[in-house]
Amino acid sequence: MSMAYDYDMLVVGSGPAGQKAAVQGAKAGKRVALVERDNLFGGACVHRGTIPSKTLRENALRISHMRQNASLADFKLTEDLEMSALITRLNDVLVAHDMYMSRQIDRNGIERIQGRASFVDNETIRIDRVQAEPLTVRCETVILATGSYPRNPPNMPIDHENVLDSDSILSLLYLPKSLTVLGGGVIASEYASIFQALGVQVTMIDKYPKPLGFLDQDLCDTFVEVFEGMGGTWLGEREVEHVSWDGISEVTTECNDGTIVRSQKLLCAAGRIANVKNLNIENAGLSLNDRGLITVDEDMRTSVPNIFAAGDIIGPPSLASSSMEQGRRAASRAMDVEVSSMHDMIPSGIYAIPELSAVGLNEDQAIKKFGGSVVGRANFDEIARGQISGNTQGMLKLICDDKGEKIVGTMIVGEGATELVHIGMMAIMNEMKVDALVDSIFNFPTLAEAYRVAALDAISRRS
Ligand SMILES: Cc1cc2nc3c(=O)[nH]c(=O)nc-3n(C[C@H](O)[C@H](O)[C@H](O)COP(=O)(O)OP(=O)(O)OC[C@H]3O[C@@H](n4cnc5c(N)ncnc54)[C@H](O)[C@@H]3O)c2cc1C
Ligand SMILES: NC(=O)c1ccc[n+]([C@@H]2O[C@H](COP(=O)([O-])OP(=O)(O)OC[C@H]3O[C@@H](n4cnc5c(N)ncnc54)[C@H](O)[C@@H]3O)[C@@H](O)[C@H]2O)c1
Repeated sequence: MSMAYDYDMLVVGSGPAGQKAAVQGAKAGKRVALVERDNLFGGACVHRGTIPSKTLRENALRISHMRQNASLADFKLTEDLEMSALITRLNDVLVAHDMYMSRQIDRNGIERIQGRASFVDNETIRIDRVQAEPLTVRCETVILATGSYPRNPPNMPIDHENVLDSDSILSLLYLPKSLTVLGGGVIASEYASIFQALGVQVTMIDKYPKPLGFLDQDLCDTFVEVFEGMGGTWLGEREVEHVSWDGISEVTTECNDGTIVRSQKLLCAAGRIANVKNLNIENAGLSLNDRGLITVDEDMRTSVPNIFAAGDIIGPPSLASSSMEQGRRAASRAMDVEVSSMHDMIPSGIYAIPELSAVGLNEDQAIKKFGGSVVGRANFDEIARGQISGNTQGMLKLICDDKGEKIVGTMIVGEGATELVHIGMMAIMNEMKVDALVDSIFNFPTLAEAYRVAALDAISRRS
């Protein structure tokens, strides 16, 4: 490191992207500092997003299983259930995660600085600290990993008490009786189905005809079927125009077609935008693109050569999984460490009830690419493990090329989907033939057996 710099690399943000970037930089023998404004490490992923929502989901699933098996035990959910009772294990999960991350940061000799970073110029960062003087440091490379925050449409009176966003929804004190969910994306579908499974009367509203429209149509249809089967309401092709809180007990949502929905609470899940608040990116010569994101090249380098960016700040796929890899890659490229090009095979895992997961091409994309496609299906109710566990609403679709030989996609809905998908992912990455799934012996009874059943179905459909 040149004496002109305090650090070889300064990473801003300790979410999945920043954390992996800092560790990778330190592993390359560089002097690295990690700046985080919050007092705990982990970012939105740990404190407001992935981990809290999945902890709530786990309890919602247990409660819905208990309801389904009510004949075995006298089960009734307590009236006015406190939200904290539904995420009891969350604190243990967060503390364990923070400890694991802090140890990793310390073990690798990374300096932790608590404070809010902002650019003075492209190499100089000011860090405003709580109960300490501001710090100004010079660094050769900067990795921006400041994540995203909820996009709140202008007509949305978010007060974090009655009209909430995805950062505040888990701060609800009590489980509401009814909830309107604006949006049909991933966050909306996860929370809508989780709250519905907990017995809340949920109405989802989106301008698109179906939720999760980027997924295979059969998966979207199964999601809606199960959601409505639990008592939820899906209102597609409607734009929310006006939302108001009556000051007493009710939120009124008015749509462009005249539909009016009344509920106790509303969750706005209308997308997320890059978090560059107070970063003064213009001082470094950076600006946001027309989608409100930081643009990077395939090395994760921004338009300013010594500044890299990774994670939600650069936009889709905006996943914890891809953010970690982008962070690692950004640090490697910045330090001239050899790294292979990023794999385009990124699975989507949606932790709704039911779970959905997909990797590779869906049926429409396969038809576009090969001029046709052979699809093999297995319904979980045909699989012994599905029947035993009562997990009968699931389905696995194996998408093959036009000859029905090569596996090009795997689409799954049903419990276990986010784990099962990796078998399909490995098959696609290794260019496996469909027949190899039939020739393999799977544990019995397992849901993974659905792969063999779907493969047999695909083979029977070859022309
Ligand atoms: C409700 C919800 C559920 C999700 N579920 C999943 C899921 O199941 N699976 C999945 O893969 N992804 C999921 N995601 C997405 C995932 O959480 C994000 O993609 C991931 O957290 C992005 O990581 P990041 O490192 O870019 O940013 P973040 O995790 O947002 O971390 C950014 C950090 O930067 C800090 N920071 C910001 N500005 C400054 C500054 N000026 N100075 C210092 N520090 C600063 C912030 O305090 C924060 O700690 C979910 C997101 C949400 C909202
Ligand atoms: N399991 C996971 O991987 C996971 C979980 C949660 C979040 N995430 C990430 O978080 C990001 C943000 O998720 P999100 O669901 O907030 O965003 P999104 O962009 O996926 O969905 C927002 C939805 O809101 C709708 N909408 C916006 N304004 C509207 C209006 N006025 N009326 C009607 N509909 C309106 C849009 O049509 C869109 O469908 C995603 O990119 C996702 O990758 C991932």
